[in-house]
Amino acid sequence: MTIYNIALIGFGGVNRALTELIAAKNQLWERDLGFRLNIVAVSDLYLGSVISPNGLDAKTLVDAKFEKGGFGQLSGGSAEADNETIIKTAPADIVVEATYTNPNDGEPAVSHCRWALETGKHVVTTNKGPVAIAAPALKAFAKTNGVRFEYEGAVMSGTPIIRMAERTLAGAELKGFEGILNGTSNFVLGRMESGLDFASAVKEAQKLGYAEADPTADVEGFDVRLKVVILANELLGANLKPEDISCKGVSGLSLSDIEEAAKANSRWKLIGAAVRNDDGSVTGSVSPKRLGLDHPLAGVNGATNAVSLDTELLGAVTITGPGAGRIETAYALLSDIVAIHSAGASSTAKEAA
Ligand SMILES: NC(=O)C1=CN([C@@H]2O[C@H](COP(=O)(O)OP(=O)(O)OC[C@H]3O[C@@H](n4cnc5c(N)ncnc54)[C@H](OP(=O)(O)O)[C@@H]3O)[C@@H](O)[C@H]2O)C=CC1
Ligand SMILES: N[C@@H](CCO)C(=O)O
Repeated sequence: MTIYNIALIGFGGVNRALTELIAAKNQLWERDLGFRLNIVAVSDLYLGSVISPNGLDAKTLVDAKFEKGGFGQLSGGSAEADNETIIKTAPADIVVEATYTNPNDGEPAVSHCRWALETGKHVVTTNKGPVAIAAPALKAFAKTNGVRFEYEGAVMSGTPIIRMAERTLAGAELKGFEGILNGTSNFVLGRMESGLDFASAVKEAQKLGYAEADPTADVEGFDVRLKVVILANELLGANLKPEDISCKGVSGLSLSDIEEAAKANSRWKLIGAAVRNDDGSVTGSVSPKRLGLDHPLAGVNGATNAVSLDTELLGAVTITGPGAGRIETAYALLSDIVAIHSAGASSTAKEAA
């Protein structure tokens, strides 16, 4: 049985949910997946940082009501989030990056990933910034250092769009895709259809753990833009940057726009799309679209996401599933660790007696 030592960078909704899963399911994973997870370090802007080479008790971490700088009271702890020291020196096999997504330059998460990969640690992340903005460089660091950079949760949370498209649909010849790629905006549009005002609907999405730290990224389309870049570069072999993608969000839609659409048997949806052009280039876009009720994406509700992949050999293949949520996204991290384990990239993990 393998034990993976992990370091958590950021201890908000997603990494707390992963910690909850570790507390509840380590034994099950040991039996069914062949490994268990041991948290040897945590760093968080609000709580501080801690290294514990023997491991921190997951249930205690979740249950304790730490105040600001609270990790400073723990053995091996500090009231400051010393990410660089934690990432470079903690005895971790895997660094789990779940700090906030910076849609502009991806920092500080790009540096977090780089420090981990350079020091021979695998990285799993749900953070869209480093993947959209620095994936080629980070993949190169991973290769040079014989470790892996995994990021299934960066698009569609725990729903396996990236691995599904890359592995199971290999050879189907993808030509483009269109989809609902932001749980918050889709949830907000649905709540507005029930008559709730925009600001209250955004607050609900924040409470449910769907929204970004700054929900402007959700409602202005910046989050979808990152996801279009990730899917286009990963699946269509493009080399797009966020600024290459035209981008409009849902913040301009009023309750009367929503009502008018309903009267015309249609619904507003925020659509992210990319298509390969005849000359081989790839064009991406993000904008609200009024879809007729018979459109395959019109019935996608709440924080659910869906992507329709346009393939040469199969026609349209649509993947639907959770697009946001704490536990759902923590599952994406687990699926990345399963991928690392399955690839046999476990040379740094300890074999338990
Ligand atoms: N929630 C979801 O449904 C999904 C989230 N994601 C992505 O996963 C990541 C985590 O999401 P989530 O947990 O919901 O976000 P949260 O905002 O709940 O958590 C992020 C945590 O990281 C901390 N943090 C921010 N900057 C730093 C830093 N420089 N060093 C250390 N800690 C830092 C924050 O502290 P503080 O609060 O003090 O700033 C917070 O505790 C984000 O990048 C998000 O975009 C991806 C898919 C789905
Ligand atoms: N804020 C994002 C999280 C998932 O990336 C959303 O609502 O879709």
